[in-house]
Amino acid sequence: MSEKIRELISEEKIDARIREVAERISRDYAGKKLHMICVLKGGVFFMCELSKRITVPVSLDFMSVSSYGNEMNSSGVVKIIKDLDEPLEGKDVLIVEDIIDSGRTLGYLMDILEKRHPASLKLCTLLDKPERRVVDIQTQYCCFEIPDQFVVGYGLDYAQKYRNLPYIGVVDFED
Ligand SMILES: O=P(O)(O)OC[C@H]1O[C@H](OP(=O)(O)OP(=O)(O)O)[C@H](O)[C@@H]1O
Ligand SMILES: Nc1nc2[nH]cnc2c(=O)[nH]1
Repeated sequence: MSEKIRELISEEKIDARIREVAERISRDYAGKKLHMICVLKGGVFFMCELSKRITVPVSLDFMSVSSYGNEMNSSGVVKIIKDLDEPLEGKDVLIVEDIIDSGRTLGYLMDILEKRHPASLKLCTLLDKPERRVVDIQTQYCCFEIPDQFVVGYGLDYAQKYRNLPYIGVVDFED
């Protein structure tokens, strides 16, 4: 089976929307420092673009958790591949994700990060697929809601391919 990628959200639209969300975050955190946590690998493109446009002082940390492997459905088993380097106690923390689908990954992550006593813990996602939700997740900042389709690009992969596409595309499978 081979696959074709059909554009869903253009590079220009993503760029414009990230600027808007970064302005909102900068206003909301005015006078504070923001500790941004990128969920690898998918969140890394979004984290770079978003953080460059935030005007309050920012520190960055990275975490890798995996529930998908090379599959297109969440296994429900979330594994920590790489933990954070820094403690979260007393910090205003913003988790940066590429996509919320079932919500299992974020549900697990929010639970363990809350226990590290941040001053605040919020979530920013590039994409949200609300139709797929199994675990209830409160998202404070979302760039785009999308329908229930498997997407790639801007950090998102299919079997580790397509992460470097500058736009978001839907995968169409062909025989
Ligand atoms: O809401 P969920 O159904 O849990 O799905 C969302 C998660 O799936 C993807 O991660 P993946 O495990 O594919 O890792 P990757 O970012 O390294 O590709 C994505 O980056 C989210 O972390
Ligand atoms: N690449 C990719 N990873 C996901 N993880 C959860 N949903 C998706 C999706 O639509 N695409």
